[in-house]
Amino acid sequence: IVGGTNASHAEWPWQVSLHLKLSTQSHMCGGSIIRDQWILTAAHCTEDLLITQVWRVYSGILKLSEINESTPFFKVQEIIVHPKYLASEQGYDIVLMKLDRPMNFSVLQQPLCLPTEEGINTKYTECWVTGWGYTKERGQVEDTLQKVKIPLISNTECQSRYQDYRITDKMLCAGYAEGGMDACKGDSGGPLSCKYQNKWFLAGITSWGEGCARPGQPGVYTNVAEFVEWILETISSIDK
Ligand SMILES: COC(=O)Nc1ccc2c(c1)CCCCCCC[C@H](NC(=O)/C=C/c1cc(Cl)ccc1-n1cnnn1)c1nc-2c(Cl)[nH]1
Repeated sequence: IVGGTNASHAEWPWQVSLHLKLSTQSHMCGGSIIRDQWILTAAHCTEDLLITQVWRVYSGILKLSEINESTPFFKVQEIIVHPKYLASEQGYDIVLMKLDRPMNFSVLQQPLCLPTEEGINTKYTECWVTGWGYTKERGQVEDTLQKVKIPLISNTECQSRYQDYRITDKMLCAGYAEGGMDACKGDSGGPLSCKYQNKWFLAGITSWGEGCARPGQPGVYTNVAEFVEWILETISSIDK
């Protein structure tokens, strides 16, 4: 996260850190708790790494340094990539991960709401992006979870900033014209959380952008509202 500040404990209890455990282990991507056994993240995070055994999901964490060999984590039982996903810039950058056991919710770990209705994106007045990603383009992961408030922008405005890409209605953009605040490397897969009527909704999944926090280069997020039907159908078909 560029231009953000330290989050505090239990401020973003749906944020998880996805670690890859091969010979060594490290933070790979963010993710969001949406049910007691389901995490939503970006498809580009699991690309080429669809073997469930290498993933470790850490919830209820504020600092990555809290994680050591004795820190509890969830294993992944299933990884379901959206069938139309090809690459982040082409959209459908969404993956469902089923945990090997249900999570006990607490103040430190609990789900946020999926968007409810058509066009809810236009009703959000307060959106935040969070993650342990770089705080500048050539940086490194942050130990303490970072947060930054970023306004949504229209897809028309976003398309005008990305003439070499097709910004579809399944994408959501957020950023400041003057730049300075944005997601960055290591934040992808994490939530763009928006508050509406005092409840938090998962409006977006951090996906891609041209550089980090550059003027006129907003962040591009998976528009979760466009995937709620797929999410619910997938969960119910696997959990039946
Ligand atoms: C110590 O551990 C680490 O350093 N871990 C560790 C640390 C970092 C990374 C990994 C591991 C690799 C994850 C591979 C899959 C993921 C590959 C793509 C991913 N992208 C992003 O997270 C955000 C993109 C992004 C999103 C928005 Cl909305 C706006 C601008 C963006 N950026 C544009 N340019 N940079 N950011 C990424 N993530 C990393 C890189 Cl390197 N790139």
